[in-house]
Amino acid sequence: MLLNDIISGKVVDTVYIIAEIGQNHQGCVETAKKMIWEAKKAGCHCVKFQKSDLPAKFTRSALNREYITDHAWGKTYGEHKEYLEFSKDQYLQLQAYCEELSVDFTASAMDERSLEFLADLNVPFIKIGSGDANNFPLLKKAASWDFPLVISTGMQTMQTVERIVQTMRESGKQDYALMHCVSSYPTAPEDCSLQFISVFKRHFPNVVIGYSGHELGVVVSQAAVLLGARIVERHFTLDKSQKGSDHRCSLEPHELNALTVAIANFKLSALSLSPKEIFQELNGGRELEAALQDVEYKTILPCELPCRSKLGKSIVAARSLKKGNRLQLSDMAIKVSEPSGLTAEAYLDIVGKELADNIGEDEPIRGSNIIN
Ligand SMILES: CC(=O)N[C@H](C=O)[C@@H](O)[C@H](O)[C@H](O)COP(=O)(O)O
Ligand SMILES: C=C(OP(=O)(O)O)C(=O)O
Repeated sequence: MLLNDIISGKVVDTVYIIAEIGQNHQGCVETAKKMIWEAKKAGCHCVKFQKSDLPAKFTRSALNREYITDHAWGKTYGEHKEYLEFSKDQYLQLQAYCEELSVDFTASAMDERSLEFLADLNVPFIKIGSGDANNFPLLKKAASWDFPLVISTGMQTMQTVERIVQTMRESGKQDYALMHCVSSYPTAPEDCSLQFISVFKRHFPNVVIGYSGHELGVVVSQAAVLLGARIVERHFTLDKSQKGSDHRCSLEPHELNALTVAIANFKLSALSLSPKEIFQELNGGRELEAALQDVEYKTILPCELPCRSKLGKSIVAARSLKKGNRLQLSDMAIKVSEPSGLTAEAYLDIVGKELADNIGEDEPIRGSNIIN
């Protein structure tokens, strides 16, 4: 498979292109099939979905919260997500269809149960989305298996990205890639911070770097490739004006085709171009200038805060916990919580700490609940 050859460094002059169908299928398998066909026709190597086991990914209160937006498919966030989730039988149908068309088929694993689900389907690789890039128990479990991993890094600091790399190293995992990503929909050119691709390449010379983009149009993704991205993922839609949070920043078939053709025409090597050379190669413009501007230390950007507060993971109680208990790993789960609790990556840091309060099952564990 091309992705394996790219991740292993055997192929350096080709880009693996993922059409992120995500939840743009509107909950309809026939639409998903049409999208798969269009993505293949547009020149993509892979179509990707998003797999969640709702009670494993979200707390009850996160699922029960009202979801009031034109993009909602249900009254609560749980009903909305349920509407967009495919069953195992539907996944098998889509997988078989991809096999017929010779296009890779996979999904992001948005919780441990979904990771098991995808492993069972024997997908060619597993994507860990930005919402789980600081979910170290999930990353460790994913790294313990043979599937290649593609890990996004939106809503994370450089310190967290370093910890991801360290986790992979400690797990002996070599077949993985890191995706530069900014989790804002759509991402404004000045927030695209493309030079983090070069920063990642310098800091992690043994890791293949990709780009998961949420900006409008295709030129910024082309620049990402010239900077050295060898995996490109873009949301895909049949029609940007449809209902759903992601359609607007997705590419329609003609745009996706324009992107795959442009990338195929680049003469790529292991070497990347400088921002100045890329600006010239792609005929400049304000958008490129903004996307290619210098970057500093990677932090969580202000534009990512809405996504982080909606889909970032917190530490929650895996069962009902009593005041005075000392926290053990088995007391904790990592979920999207409403309200939020301590950030997922503090998971190991609070083992052994004493609880100042009783905490009900599925409720967030906050800093104030812990005696230091
Ligand atoms: C961080 C993350 O998971 N982001 C995903 C990938 O980019 C998105 O597709 C979200 O699932 C989507 O934007 C959620 O929209 P809503 O909340 O309307 O279902
Ligand atoms: C959230 C996802 O991707 P990203 O973080 O790359 O946008 C995903 O693939 O489900």
